[in-house]
Amino acid sequence: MRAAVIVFPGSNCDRDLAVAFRNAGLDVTMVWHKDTDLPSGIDMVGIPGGFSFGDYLRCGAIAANSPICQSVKAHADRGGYVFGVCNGFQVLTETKLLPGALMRNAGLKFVCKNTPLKVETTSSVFTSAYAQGQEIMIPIAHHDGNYSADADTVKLLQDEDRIAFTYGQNPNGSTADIAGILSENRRVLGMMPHPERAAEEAHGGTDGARLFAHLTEALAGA
Ligand SMILES: NC(=O)CC[C@H](N)C(=O)O
Repeated sequence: MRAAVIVFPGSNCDRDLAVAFRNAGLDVTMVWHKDTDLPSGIDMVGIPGGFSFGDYLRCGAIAANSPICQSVKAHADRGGYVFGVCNGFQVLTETKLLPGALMRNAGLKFVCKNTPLKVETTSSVFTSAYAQGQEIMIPIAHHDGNYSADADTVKLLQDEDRIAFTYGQNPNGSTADIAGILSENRRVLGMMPHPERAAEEAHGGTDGARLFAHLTEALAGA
């Protein structure tokens, strides 16, 4: 199984995401944002956290217009898997691969801490290794993590079981405590918390590891 991790100027979690993918058995290629094509045979695209283009304009807005994002969209349109973490989630909303927007945190401050999450659905390759309703601890680190969407969109996400994770203690004002959502075909996941930063004992927690643990098996069966 092959993964590409996209690197933008200002990405700072690209190596962490690559390590988490590699530890899960994926063969990872780093791809610079100016490339126009993904390497052939890619099953999973990872869009990492960080401060792409210095968060100018809106977080993720400039990255979403990078040449590689056309190929990422084509990959998703073909039914390929995409995983966006934090700034990656912001890029996914800016490319419209996921609905809604990530606005400034309600408290107007950067929030960096371990935070409890609830697994809302196990029906995706990313969440199938968790138990329904399981509480996990995953770090957050963002100033624009306030997930916002209109009432119809939130109802659609709820009705289609597309809310992947919610916050136990909402740290940023997100609508309906939403921390991560899935695309309609359940193959694109965007989430503000960083599971790749809670994937090894040395990280101080391993609750994020399960998100990666079964990817190879799941992708093989996909
Ligand atoms: N850790 C991150 O990816 C941060 C994303 C973005 N720069 C923000 O602060 O909201």
